[in-house]
Amino acid sequence: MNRILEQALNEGQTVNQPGVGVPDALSLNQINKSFGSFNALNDINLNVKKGEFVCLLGPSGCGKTTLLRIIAGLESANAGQIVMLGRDVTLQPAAKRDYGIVFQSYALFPNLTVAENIAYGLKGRSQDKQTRVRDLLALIGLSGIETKFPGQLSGGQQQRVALARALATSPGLLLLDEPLSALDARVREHLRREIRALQQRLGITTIMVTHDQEEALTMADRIVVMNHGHIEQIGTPDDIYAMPQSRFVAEFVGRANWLAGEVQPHGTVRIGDTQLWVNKLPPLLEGRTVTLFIRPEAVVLHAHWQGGENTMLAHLGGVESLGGFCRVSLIVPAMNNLTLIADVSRTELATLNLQAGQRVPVSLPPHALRVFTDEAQVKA
Ligand SMILES: Nc1ncnc2c1ncn2[C@@H]1O[C@H](COP(=O)(O)OP(=O)(O)OP(=O)(O)O)[C@@H](O)[C@H]1O
Repeated sequence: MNRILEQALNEGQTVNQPGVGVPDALSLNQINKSFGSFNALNDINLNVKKGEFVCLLGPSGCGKTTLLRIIAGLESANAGQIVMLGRDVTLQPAAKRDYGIVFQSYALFPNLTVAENIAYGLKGRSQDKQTRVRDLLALIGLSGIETKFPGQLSGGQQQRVALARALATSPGLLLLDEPLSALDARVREHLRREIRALQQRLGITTIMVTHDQEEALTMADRIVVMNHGHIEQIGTPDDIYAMPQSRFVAEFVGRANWLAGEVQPHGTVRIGDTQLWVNKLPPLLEGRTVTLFIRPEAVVLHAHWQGGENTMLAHLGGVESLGGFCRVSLIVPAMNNLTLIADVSRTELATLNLQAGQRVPVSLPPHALRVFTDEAQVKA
């Protein structure tokens, strides 16, 4: 077994499972940050368990990098407290905080070899450093490149070396600031899996900034969705995708159909001439205008009319091929001619044998419809 993995296991680090019964790896309490009169971060509260992989996800300018830099001590907060493994580090300089960091641009020293880059922050005997560098290179699958210079490596290799350098001192926390965004799509996908597997094997608590929802959904144990300097929602990838708590989250993560309608006395929502049944519709909404939300893959297309709950006829508008699946647009006359999008597999599409303009029975299953009023999702 690789020495670094062995060490992680011997130190009792949690492998594969975020820690239970140990102090949080990181607690952020009421963090606020402004630049002049601009509030970049408002009342940020977050607890990260030991061994967890947390992604800070949000659009450009939402404050995720500022938050990461505050955790790292590269930026100071105007108010709030930062606790790492039970130790208050709010006033500690960066060097006194126990973390390794990888930035978007490789940030390796171009005039130093790979070995010198990785060993940069290491102290001790030169032989021990050499052993450590060899172990780290084995860990990232790049054995034997000690004497190369960064300029001789591909972008993906440089990022792996940057990762090895960040892990060299066995820090308690790994901070990743958009580490994959400068790489091309295939390398990015490959490295996503590699970083996640490595993080799980070492059990190292990791916080990664990204604006890429797919990256967050595939890598994180939990996602923190940020918008305009505040946290919109914290949850597992499944929670964030299936149960977005605000319209912002629902729109930022994944695609959705939004259908405006009016709540009827008997607990349905009317859109045009259609009454839709919705699970968990609170009675106090009666008579109000709401917006229904349904993911494109939850829309069901039928080969033949069978009737049933929330089923109506639509006209096929168009079919867009998106590689592994197809996005179908459907115009629904009984819902004021609104356009629905449905994602279906190629096999399903072939079975349905759809032609342009054809009439297609469509169902919106009640359990897949969520109700929003203005901004927030309605909870029953
Ligand atoms: N040093 C600074 N001085 C003034 N404003 C700043 C400074 N650093 C960041 N900001 C502002 O704070 C806001 C948040 O910036 P931040 O870099 O944290 O966003 P982000 O979510 O990481 O976006 P991106 O993905 O584009 O980097 C932005 O509006 C930015 O212009």
